[in-house]
Amino acid sequence: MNNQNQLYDIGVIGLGVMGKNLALNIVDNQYRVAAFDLDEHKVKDTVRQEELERKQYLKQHRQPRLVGCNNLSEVLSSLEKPRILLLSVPAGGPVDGVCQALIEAGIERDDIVIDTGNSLWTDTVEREQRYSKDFLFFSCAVSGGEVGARFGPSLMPSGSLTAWNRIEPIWQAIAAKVDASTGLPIERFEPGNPVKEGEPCTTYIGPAGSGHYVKMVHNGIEYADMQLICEAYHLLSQGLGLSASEVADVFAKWNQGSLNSYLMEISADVLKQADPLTGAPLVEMILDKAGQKGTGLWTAVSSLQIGCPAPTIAEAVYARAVSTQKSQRQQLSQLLAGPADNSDAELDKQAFIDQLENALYCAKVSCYAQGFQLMAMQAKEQGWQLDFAEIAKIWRAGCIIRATFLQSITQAYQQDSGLENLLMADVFAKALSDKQGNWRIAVSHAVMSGVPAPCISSALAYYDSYRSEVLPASLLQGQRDYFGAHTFERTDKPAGEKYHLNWSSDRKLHKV
Ligand SMILES: NC(=O)C1=CN([C@@H]2O[C@H](COP(=O)(O)OP(=O)(O)OC[C@H]3O[C@@H](n4cnc5c(N)ncnc54)[C@H](OP(=O)(O)O)[C@@H]3O)[C@@H](O)[C@H]2O)C=CC1
Ligand SMILES: O=C(CO)[C@H](O)[C@H](O)COP(=O)(O)O
Repeated sequence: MNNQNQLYDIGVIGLGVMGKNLALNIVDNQYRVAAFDLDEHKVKDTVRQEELERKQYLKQHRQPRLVGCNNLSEVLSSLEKPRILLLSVPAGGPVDGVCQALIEAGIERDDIVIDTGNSLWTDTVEREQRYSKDFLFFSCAVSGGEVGARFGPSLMPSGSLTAWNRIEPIWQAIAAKVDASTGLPIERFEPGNPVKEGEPCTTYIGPAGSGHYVKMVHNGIEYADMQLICEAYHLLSQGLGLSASEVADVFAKWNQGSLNSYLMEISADVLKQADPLTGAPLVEMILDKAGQKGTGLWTAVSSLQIGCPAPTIAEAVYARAVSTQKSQRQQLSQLLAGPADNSDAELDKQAFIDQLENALYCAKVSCYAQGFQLMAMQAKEQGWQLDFAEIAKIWRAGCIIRATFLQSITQAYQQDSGLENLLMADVFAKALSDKQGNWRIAVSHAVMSGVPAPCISSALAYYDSYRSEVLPASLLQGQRDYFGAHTFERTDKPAGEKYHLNWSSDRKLHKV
């Protein structure tokens, strides 16, 4: 397939949902691609798509901008040296499989291999070491799904600065763009006519692994944000009796205000969709068992490992888990009682919809606060200098959690780069203080009507925990000292001084 006379700028390996679209995005930005996938149909499909778009949209451009390759040796011999290779294969074994195969195919030490999949960040750290004698292993987590990859994703690169300096112009060209004055995405979904103006949604994140960590937390927030919207849907449909289409209208209206986000927009669209087979709302025909590929789970595990609370993200992972237990839920729905009467005849529906809008906003701020705090704690542990204003900036467009209020997060970190918790930023402290009453009403309503709302309520518990100067951990420390002599500190003595009470004998206090 390759025309050996031409050398190409970048190799793309893995032409699935993301790889094919990243390749098409790269060629639209004047870089030439050598493409390969284990599945030759995907190679042919990508070549065909490039040809089709070139002929349809770029009438003056006659030369192919992309070549399909039959194997990795062909990819390597098609590329300008030192080479740049972008991997878009499933995380885990396939990444090492391709790296090993590239070594066997003759990759050279100053060639760069960029892993753009959702790899576990610790794997990325190990890979940079493992392949350091063979090539420059670099990572760049990508968010934006199919359309983002095609017309502008959010890109989170990390690793060798030498590699970054070489790929930066390509990354800036293919990334999503934001209008710097408004913080809003500049979007155009036209093959051959990429957005060139605006601020690119990519920034060098830090040393190896940090970009994948940041993307992992992005996905953790994504899980929580999605689940919050699902809980609002549940409260409005099951709790209030609104139809899917009526909930879609509520979401579309919310999307005009402070809840404006890509996830809110697509949720309204999903709820409006009729099932092509039955005509019923499609959402009522989709089986209520959620899938997951692991990044939300990794975020929750990381938060537990470093002791940084991210309960709303963890609850979102549990919510997907409980959704998969369909047969148990079916049995228990017949066995366990709920509230006697949840008909809500007395409820002022519009007032509740407004209260829920406030609750959703507050819960969303709480879950972003959890995600940013988690990144800050991990950065401290790893010695990474993460720039949170820049991270919020590159999430304003291109990625799945893009939302208007990321501009406020950007500004909060620009005003105070050392902000310990987003809840401390004036703009969010004031908004949450003003709206928390409605948040409580929404949670109470969920509890009293028996509609599960684990994320909306855990986000409130997070808010209440952080605004509590005193927590009952004093009793907990007493319990631990009682059964295990684990000692405790006192409120009236210097920090670090440990005490133990002889609970089982004379009950005398000892300084340990
Ligand atoms: N889909 C999304 O919205 C997003 C996905 N990601 C991440 O990006 C990565 C790619 O995802 P996605 O495009 O959805 O996945 P797909 O499964 O659609 O594509 C992966 C492609 O890689 C090919 N492949 C596997 N092993 C090799 C190999 N050794 N050599 C060459 N090609 C190979 C697969 O071929 P075959 O099918 O024949 O095995 C497949 O065509 C994943 O890590 C994913 O988590 C990141 C952000 C968003
Ligand atoms: O990274 C992504 C978006 O940012 C992918 O879409 C990812 O697959 C979503 O995770 P999951 O499949 O677990 O819902």
